Amino acid sequence: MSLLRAESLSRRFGGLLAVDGASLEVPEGGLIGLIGPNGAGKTTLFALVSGFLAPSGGRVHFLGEDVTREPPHRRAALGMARTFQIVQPFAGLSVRENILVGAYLRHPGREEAVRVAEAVATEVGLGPMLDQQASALTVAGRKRLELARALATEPKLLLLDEVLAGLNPSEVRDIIPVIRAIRDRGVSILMIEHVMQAVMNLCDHVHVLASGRMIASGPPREVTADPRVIEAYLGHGAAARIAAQGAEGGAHA
Ligand SMILES: Nc1ncnc2c1ncn2[C@@H]1O[C@H](COP(=O)(O)OP(=O)(O)OP(=O)(O)O)[C@@H](O)[C@H]1O
Repeated sequence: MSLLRAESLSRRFGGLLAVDGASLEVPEGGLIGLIGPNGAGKTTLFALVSGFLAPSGGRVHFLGEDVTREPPHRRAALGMARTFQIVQPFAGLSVRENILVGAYLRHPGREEAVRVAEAVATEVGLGPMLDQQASALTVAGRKRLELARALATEPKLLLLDEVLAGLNPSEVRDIIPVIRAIRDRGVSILMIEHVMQAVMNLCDHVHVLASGRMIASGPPREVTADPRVIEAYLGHGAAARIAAQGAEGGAHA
């Protein structure tokens, strides 16, 4: 069964159609990528799915329920959590207290909420930093904290908005198994990602958005070889140029 089904979503900002009839599905247990060039509409699509923006058209179904008009907190209560591209922890609070904010959604009692927050911190590798001020974390630490705050709400679906942006290659390598393990324990994931190494390594299926429209969808290796996708990233004629260079290279070999 599809956990999430977004149908023909659109969002207009004045004269700009930022998302234009985009559809996607996340099956239960899926780890699905959403890629596309800068300004393609990926973050806007996430905001439509999670309820932070109202669509100009289209519908969102979650767990078989039409949630198109539901506010973000209702979607969170149903089991949808998102991270933000620009990470903004409560800087004056400790790592534990930041994660607790998420844990209180399902555990109003402090003792149980602390237990959940600490388990989540361990899962994302922040166990030793629980007493630190969030403001003292490195960029990689803040990214993990963002992940932990969303996980503490015990979601069925996790929406990750560029959780790897700003990390160096070794930090990316370290966090990939953490994301895979979250999926392996039953949390379905939809991730916006520019780091192709992560997309290729993690995702079962990838959707490609360009100028607000879904232009391709399929397994990562197929999608990244699709001429429409190459053109969307590198410009008109790029797919033909790359193919010609490949043939030339082959002739010289
Ligand atoms: N609140 C807004 N008001 C007006 N225009 C907006 C607003 N939010 C986004 N846009 C525009 O909508 C388009 C899509 O933006 P969006 O941030 O969704 O793209 P993106 O694919 O997430 O880009 P990136 O990969 O650079 O984060 C852009 O042209 C952007 O300038």
